[in-house]
Amino acid sequence: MFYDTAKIYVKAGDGGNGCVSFRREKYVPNGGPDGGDGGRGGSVILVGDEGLNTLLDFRYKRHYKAPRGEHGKGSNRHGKAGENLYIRVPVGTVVKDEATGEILADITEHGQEVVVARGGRGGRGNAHFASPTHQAPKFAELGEPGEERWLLLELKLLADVGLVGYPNAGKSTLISRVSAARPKIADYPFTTLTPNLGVVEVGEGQSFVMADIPGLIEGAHAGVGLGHQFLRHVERTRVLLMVLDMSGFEGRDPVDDFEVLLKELKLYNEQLLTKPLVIAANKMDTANAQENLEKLKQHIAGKYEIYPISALTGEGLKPLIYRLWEIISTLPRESLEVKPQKVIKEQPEEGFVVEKVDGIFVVKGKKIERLVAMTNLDNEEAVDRLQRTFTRMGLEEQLKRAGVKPGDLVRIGKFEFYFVDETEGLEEE
Ligand SMILES: Nc1nc2c(ncn2[C@@H]2O[C@H](COP(=O)(O)OP(=O)(O)OP(=O)(O)O)[C@@H](O)[C@H]2O)c(=O)[nH]1
Ligand SMILES: [Mg+2]
Repeated sequence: MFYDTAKIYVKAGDGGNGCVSFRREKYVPNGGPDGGDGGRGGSVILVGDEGLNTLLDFRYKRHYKAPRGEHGKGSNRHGKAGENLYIRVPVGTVVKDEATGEILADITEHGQEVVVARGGRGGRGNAHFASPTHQAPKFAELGEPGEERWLLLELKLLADVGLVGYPNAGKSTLISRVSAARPKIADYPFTTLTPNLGVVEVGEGQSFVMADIPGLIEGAHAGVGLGHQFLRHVERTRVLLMVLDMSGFEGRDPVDDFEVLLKELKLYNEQLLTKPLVIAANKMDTANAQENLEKLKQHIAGKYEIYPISALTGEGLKPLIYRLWEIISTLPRESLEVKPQKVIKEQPEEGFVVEKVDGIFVVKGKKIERLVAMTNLDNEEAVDRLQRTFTRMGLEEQLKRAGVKPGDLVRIGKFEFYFVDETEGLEEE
């Protein structure tokens, strides 16, 4: 299994504020309230995309913010909603809340959508708060703040066959020949910087996954040329296919290459050598290839299977692929299992809890916190209404049960107040 990870910050748009406004008409002195509602903020949504296979893009862009909703306006005009922000992630991405480590979602399908930060609700305009006894409310709700969080994205990629070889040996050319993968191919070393996966069709619905891994060089086990990261990928594959360049260009010698690669694998993790290893003698279309192949065969002396191929012309690829498939089919399958899907957990809306933290009574609950966040605390009428809603929700009783005394500090979201016991006050009079 391959792991690719990224940490990103997502922030949904805040809801627009509700508007305080009164109708103005000629000859009508006191028009009724007509403040419109604010629009909902945009949400941040992850979308599975099978066309992607790394999380590399997230190394460069880490902050994702959806736009806020527009504020409400007079004449009952509502603010426009903020647009949702869609972020495409590879299929196979596990999404965790960075703060809690909790799995929020497992994206297993193309087109699957997961809301990772919900846009804030728009605040209601003052038109909503008119009643027979209160005909001219001079307050409106604020927009609810959009959710925000840090996410940990983890991509698990499964590969049956891992290609190991020197840079420029023709690994990417090979995978592009036998699968639909289209990695960059070029006549210079270190063309490939992240693994590419390709599905190799063997026949009748049978296939296996091949991983093109960046080239390894001497010292890779100690981290030379990003070696560690690449070898970590090799650890997760079930079969190794060593690609050797038989052309002998630039003074390369396939026998030396073979020895160095074997040594690097061994120095990094001896266990790697317990995996089945097959050799692809590549570039057999070049002038000195045949001669080099003979030398290599003598050196290997039957210890490993050698398949002469040309990734460029396609020569010899069929028997190699068939043989790899044969080996894979004999290996146990459990290493290919993906853990079961988990679904995003919704916090309960209703209800709240009271916790005593450092002498302060902290009230926690989605609904009650939202209520406070959407109240304009500078507005007396709005605060009055908030207090009535608290009473309806049974906040006072619950605070008392938690042991609150008059004068104690109570906190709900960003709102703090000193507790006053109204009923007791009355008795004393
Ligand atoms: N003549 C010949 N050239 C080949 C063959 N296979 C690959 N090449 C060439 O070798 C060069 C390197 O090929 P790549 O596939 O990019 O090599 P790579 O192993 O992926 O290289 P890195 O990504 O740098 O590790 C390119 O110019 C290819 O066209 C082959 O079978 N014959
Ligand atoms: Mg390459």
